[in-house]
Amino acid sequence: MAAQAQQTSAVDPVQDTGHDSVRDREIGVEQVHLDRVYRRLEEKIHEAEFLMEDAARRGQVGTPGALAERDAQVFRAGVHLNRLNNEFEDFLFGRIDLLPGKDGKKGPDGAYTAVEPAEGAVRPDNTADIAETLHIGRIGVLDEDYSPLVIDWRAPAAAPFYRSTPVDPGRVVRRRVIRSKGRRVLGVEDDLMRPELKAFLDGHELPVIGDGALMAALGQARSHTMRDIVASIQAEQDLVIRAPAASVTYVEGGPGTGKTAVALHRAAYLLYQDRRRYAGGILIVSPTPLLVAYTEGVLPSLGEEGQVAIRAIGSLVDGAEATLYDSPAVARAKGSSRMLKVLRKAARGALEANGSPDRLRVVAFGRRLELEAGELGRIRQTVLGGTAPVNLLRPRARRLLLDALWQKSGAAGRHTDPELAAELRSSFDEDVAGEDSFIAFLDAWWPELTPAGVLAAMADEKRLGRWSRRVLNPGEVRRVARSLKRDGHSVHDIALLDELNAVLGAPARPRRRRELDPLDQLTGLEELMPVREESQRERAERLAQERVEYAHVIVDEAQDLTPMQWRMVGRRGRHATWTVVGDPAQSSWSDPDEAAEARDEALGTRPRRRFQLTVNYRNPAEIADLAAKVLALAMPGSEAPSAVRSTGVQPRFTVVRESLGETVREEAARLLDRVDGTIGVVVAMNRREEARRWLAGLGDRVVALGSLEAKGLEYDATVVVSPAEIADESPAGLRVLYVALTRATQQLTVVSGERDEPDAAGVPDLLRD
Ligand SMILES: Nc1ncnc2c1ncn2[C@@H]1O[C@H](COP(=O)(O)OP(=O)(O)OP(=O)(O)O)[C@@H](O)[C@H]1O
Repeated sequence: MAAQAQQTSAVDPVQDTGHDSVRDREIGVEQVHLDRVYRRLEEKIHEAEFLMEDAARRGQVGTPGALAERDAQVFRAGVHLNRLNNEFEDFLFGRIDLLPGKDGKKGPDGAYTAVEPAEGAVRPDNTADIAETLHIGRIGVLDEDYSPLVIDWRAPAAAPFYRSTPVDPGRVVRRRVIRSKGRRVLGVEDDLMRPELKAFLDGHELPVIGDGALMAALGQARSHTMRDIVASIQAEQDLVIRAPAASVTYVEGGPGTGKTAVALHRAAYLLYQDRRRYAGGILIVSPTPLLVAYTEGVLPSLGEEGQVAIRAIGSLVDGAEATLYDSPAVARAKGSSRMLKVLRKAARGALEANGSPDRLRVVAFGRRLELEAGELGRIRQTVLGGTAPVNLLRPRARRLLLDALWQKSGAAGRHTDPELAAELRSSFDEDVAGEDSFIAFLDAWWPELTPAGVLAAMADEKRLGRWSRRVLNPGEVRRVARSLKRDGHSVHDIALLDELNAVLGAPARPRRRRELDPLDQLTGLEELMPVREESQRERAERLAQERVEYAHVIVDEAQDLTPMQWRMVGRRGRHATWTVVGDPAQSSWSDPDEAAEARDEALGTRPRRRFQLTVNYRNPAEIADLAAKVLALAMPGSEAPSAVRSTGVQPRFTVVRESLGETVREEAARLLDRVDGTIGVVVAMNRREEARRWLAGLGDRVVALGSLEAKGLEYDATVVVSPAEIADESPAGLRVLYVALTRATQQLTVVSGERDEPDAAGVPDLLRD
């Protein structure tokens, strides 16, 4: 740490008269430190390169293990520099200035929470000396004497950077967020944790720059991808990110409280904590492909790629992809756990769906043997007697058929000697089972069923009616059957396919061999994997495919999982620890109680640690206040999170002028002039196509979205089209409207449609007090 303190004083941080020159000087101070970090990294690389060349010159010097270690060192240094140069625009982003700790020690204290300052650290006249300065970055870098030049944000020593607050500052006096691009420091923003204190660093008063980093981060324009929040994680979020992974971490919080951001940072944190356990074994389940695309870049920006599988709930089953939407009524039937009974019947019934042969004829030992329909029926019933997966019962069916034929053959009593009898039986089995007619019969009578095949068989209304007797009503049967006739799958079909996969039992697949990699045999080298020939994305996909179960499962927007989806996700984390984040007030599922039951079954009896996030970082107060009116209707009595900032811009209300399309287009165009980033136009699901046409030609800053697609996303400005239409779409409509109204970071326009009842100011009935 001494090295760092010296470095900091290389530029004299004396207060200057002009505000900008103090800022420039402080930027200079951080620049000196960043230069030093880069110099250190380059040194490491040269050192490693030299070692490698040296090793090559001298041939087989040292043990193969030592050589491999050396190569790995070169590799590691290369990865760091490569990341620093190419990926991390703001690699070094934080700094804390600390009072001496209680035990009088310097250096990182390893505490998760800020420890208290030593007695006497604050003098009676409220002055104090800074004892040490720590820099925080996306990865850790050590100096030649092993003192940290940069501490990895996930290390315990970095926790006070996030945990310290003016209410509970611990040793932290000043928290600084450093903004840099490549090797250049561009700016600094300070938060004072002990504003009442006059603190000195190397004899000079500690300067304070800016009005805080959080506000600066929140005010930035949004793009089509999410940014990490590593420089401004707040204390209540940090508690979740670093929660021990022993059981189920259960997080609730309203819109914009950072649930998705926290979930992603937690994945990076868990990997850092225990890479061996979690590498490749973390699954993040996201509600839509749009949200996957939106969030995909966050983990690479935190230095993690290829280690975590982020998948939409409609892409969890290999070889199937959800491309269709179901109407709310169909979704309700398909998502309900009632479907379990239907699928179990369907899986058995499908054996006969395409017509089943009613007679088996073979020739054995020179005799014609035959089994009639009645006998076959009895054998089928016996085989299906248990609950075993249907495909796995095929060998048993084959065996019972052979038994019945053997009885008919009359050969059973031919030998009294058990050895000879067994020999005869086995030659009988061989003869019969190898006969073409027997093989063809078995394939037709006990076909190997696929989940997609069974689902397709359910598209027949009559058949589905039989399989769902007393479970689905006739209207549901008709609608579900019709929906299954379409080409492709809906998001709800994917969970049915997964369930069928379990009910049918997958025929054993040969395991794919993983190529042997010498680096795998070294310890602690997993983090080197990303730069090998296999691209990071390919690796993630391969891991996801090879893996059926994960070590940790993170469920985002958990309130939306249907009971059948919980079963599907549950199967992927039977032995996992979990992080579940959600907001019941945003649930688009019609029966939250049924879903909660399925969730509890998936999570089992594991203990839960509950967390609540309470601050809305997305919406300004003007928008949050409006959304709270819908929350009061959707979930009376529940509390909205408090907005952290306000813009002074009230939501705008308009009614249709020429036509709905024209009006929406004009409003979107108006917002294009008012915000720098993206604009989301949210419509009822059945208007999606139409809305895309309305907005054609406005450019790629404007996006049209169905209400359900807006989940989890955010835009600088949004146009919410016809609140009443969105609310009437489904039994969960009001909660979906609440989602739609909480997507904007700056401005919101509401356009009333035919179903709304706007007052003189254009405010529709649903949004009035
Ligand atoms: N500590 C923070 N510093 C900076 N930005 C933050 C912080 N926490 C959250 N944000 C930002 O607030 C916005 C909302 O975060 P996020 O999408 O994770 O919220 P959410 O709780 O998942 O919302 P929703 O339930 O509406 O989907 C994002 O832009 C995120 O980057």
